[in-house]
Amino acid sequence: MRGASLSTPSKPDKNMHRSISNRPVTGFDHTNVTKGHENVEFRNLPAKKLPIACSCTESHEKPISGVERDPAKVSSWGCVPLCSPVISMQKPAILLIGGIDHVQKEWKEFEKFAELKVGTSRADFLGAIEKGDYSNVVALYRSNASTPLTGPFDVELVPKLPQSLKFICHNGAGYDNIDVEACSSRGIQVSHTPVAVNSATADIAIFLMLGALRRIHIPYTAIRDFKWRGPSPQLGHDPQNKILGILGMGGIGRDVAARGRAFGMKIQYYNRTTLSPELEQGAKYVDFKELMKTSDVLSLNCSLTKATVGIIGRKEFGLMKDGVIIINTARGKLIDESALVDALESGKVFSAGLDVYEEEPTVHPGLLKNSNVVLLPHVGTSTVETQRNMELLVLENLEKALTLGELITQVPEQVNLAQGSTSKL
Ligand SMILES: NC(=O)c1ccc[n+]([C@@H]2O[C@H](COP(=O)([O-])OP(=O)(O)OC[C@H]3O[C@@H](n4cnc5c(N)ncnc54)[C@H](O)[C@@H]3O)[C@@H](O)[C@H]2O)c1
Repeated sequence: MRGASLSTPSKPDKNMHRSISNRPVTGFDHTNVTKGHENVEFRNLPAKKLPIACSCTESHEKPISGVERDPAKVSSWGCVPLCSPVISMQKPAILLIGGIDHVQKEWKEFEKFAELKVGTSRADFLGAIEKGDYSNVVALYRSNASTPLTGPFDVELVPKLPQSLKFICHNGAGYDNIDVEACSSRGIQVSHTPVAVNSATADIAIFLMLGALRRIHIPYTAIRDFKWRGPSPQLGHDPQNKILGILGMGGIGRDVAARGRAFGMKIQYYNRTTLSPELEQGAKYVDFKELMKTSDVLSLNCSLTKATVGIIGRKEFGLMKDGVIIINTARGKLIDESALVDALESGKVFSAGLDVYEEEPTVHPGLLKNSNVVLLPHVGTSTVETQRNMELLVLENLEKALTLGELITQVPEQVNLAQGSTSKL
């Protein structure tokens, strides 16, 4: 169903590239019997497009004998009669919160096997849940852009989500507005949209880096004010031979590294774990302190978690080289913004390039008035191609959730939980 292919999905699945309507859904013609269903008699069903979303967290490998499977009525599906009698007689629904801009046609295809519902503000949303309007919702499409509607999916909201809900398919690589721990304890699986965002966000990081190296804000705005280069134009710096330090060498971090290399930069990084030489591509792993002390340009590319909130504060600025350049395309809350403003004012930080802020859409006045800062209003993924790819990836996750009871790009915390491991990239 994908129009333009992504580079490397974290869990590649060739089937997901076919249209929903063209996809040969095989129903329950699998082979293994899953835990809890050992005593159930199974039989193979003819290949038909049938929803198999189920309210339990098992992956269902075989059909259940005797369960009515009329796709027109969809009066029962999967092992729902066994696992959740409450919702067994309802057609499953997908709830959309916020808009879909680029893949409306593909979204409409879901109508063939699920009811499509639309969510609204937090108060209305909670009211609708309480009234039972969403009692057949098994999967939900939300986005960073829809957070202002319902607010974050935090510890207050997650326990109130419909009991039937098993999948949250989130549009956004960052999912700090979803409490994954709360979702996991409710048995809700969460996906996000990594990979699809890499190139566009890395491009913006480089745009900001070049702008910050050149302190481009003054001439960039002066020419439109008919002031040519503006007052006292200052010389900038070349990227060549500078040390680019990357904090968080995930998908975007690695794409920033690749671009930095093309500018003749030396790449070093700090990450939760050391990467394989294949992923490092010659980048040097250093510890956090070393990264702070030796980078000429520091690019923030790590996810925002409890461990990374305020990871760059006064102490860290104190460790850095004089004249360091800070680039942040990850999340504003990684930096103590007032410490950054002070470091810029003192000259400790030569310049900064920012796409994200502590309290979006509010921008610290000290950043707004500082002409050594290049500011963008969180536009890292704002390209037609990337937005479309992100929306498609959410639909592909929904499709896999509804047809196989799994996600393609499940958030790493849950993948590790499932694998009984705590290691993370
Ligand atoms: N500006 C934008 O429009 C935009 C667009 C996409 C993503 N983002 C942000 O960029 C972030 C990175 O995206 P990604 O797709 O590369 O994610 P990713 O999951 O591929 O990479 C995140 C990296 O951060 C590392 N990390 C996490 N905690 C760490 C810690 N305590 N110390 C060191 N490293 C740590 C992880 O190990 C991982 O390698 C996202 O979380 C998102 O918030 C912003």
